[in-house]
Amino acid sequence: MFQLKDFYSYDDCKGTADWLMAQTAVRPTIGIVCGSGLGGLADMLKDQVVFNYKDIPDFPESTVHGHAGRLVFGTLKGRPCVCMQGRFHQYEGYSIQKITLPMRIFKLLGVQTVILTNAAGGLNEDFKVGDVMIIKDHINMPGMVGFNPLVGSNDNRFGVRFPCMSDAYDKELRQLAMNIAQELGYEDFMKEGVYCVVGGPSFETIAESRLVHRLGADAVGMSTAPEVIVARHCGMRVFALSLITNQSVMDYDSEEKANHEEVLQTGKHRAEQLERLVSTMVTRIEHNNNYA
Ligand SMILES: O=P(O)(O)O[C@H]1O[C@H](CO)[C@@H](O)[C@H]1O
Ligand SMILES: Nc1nc2[nH]cnc2c(=O)[nH]1
Repeated sequence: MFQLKDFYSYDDCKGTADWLMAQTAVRPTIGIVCGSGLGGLADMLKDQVVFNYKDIPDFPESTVHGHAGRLVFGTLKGRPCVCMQGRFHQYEGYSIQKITLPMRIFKLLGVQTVILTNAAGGLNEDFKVGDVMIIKDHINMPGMVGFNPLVGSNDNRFGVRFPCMSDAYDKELRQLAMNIAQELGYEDFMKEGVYCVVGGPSFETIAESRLVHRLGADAVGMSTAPEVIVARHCGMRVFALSLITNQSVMDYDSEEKANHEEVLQTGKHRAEQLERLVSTMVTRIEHNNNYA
């Protein structure tokens, strides 16, 4: 199942992007990544052209329940988009370069803004299951010990050797999301905070949850940060949000046990609101044309 090739050159990425562009007339400027159980976002696209990951050159396959494994091109309220209905994680056995490959393909397709969603455990005591956290920053635990997707030779056609990450999560897009959430009456469950990525696939021990909380994280998951790093490296704007699907266990008396079924279930409950939030954002990005 695991592919041997772990590094993808500019020409490899271009080959895949050209292959896709030869089969669809859609030229997306917005790319969307759907987290666990949040693939319904892709169903909102009109005039779809769909590729199964297994048919796309160099693409890994989705192996996680709740990640359909389809790349969907289409329009969202008239705006050309491409949507990953399912993402890749390192714990699936793929290299960090492989799980982030789609970001470079997005770039070569013409994407300017990436919107990522994920499911995450809530660490902040003020967060409830079903809250939506706009990500303002991340802690990349694997990255801090060398598992950064940009490790390896740098191709300047993608970006600089040492990209800045203090502005990774676009301020204007975060404000736009907050404004839209207010208009839609979502204030009660909209939050903002710091996302911490860990390797997984085991959920956190109590001590680990306490640790990452003390380090400054409000939510914890197993994705997103590597994709964000690669997207920012190649100059795309990034907006990301976490659906708090479960409360991280931080108390030795708690009877709660994190599990993937609960994660998917919470996704179902909030799906409609998340879809409305993201689709309205897509429309406003178009109206403002506020690209970097
Ligand atoms: O981050 P996404 O892909 O939403 O998935 C999250 O949910 C899964 C665990 O239930 C893990 O893969 C975690 O990262
Ligand atoms: N690491 C991690 N990932 C998640 N994804 C959804 N919930 C969680 C969680 O509690 N921990």
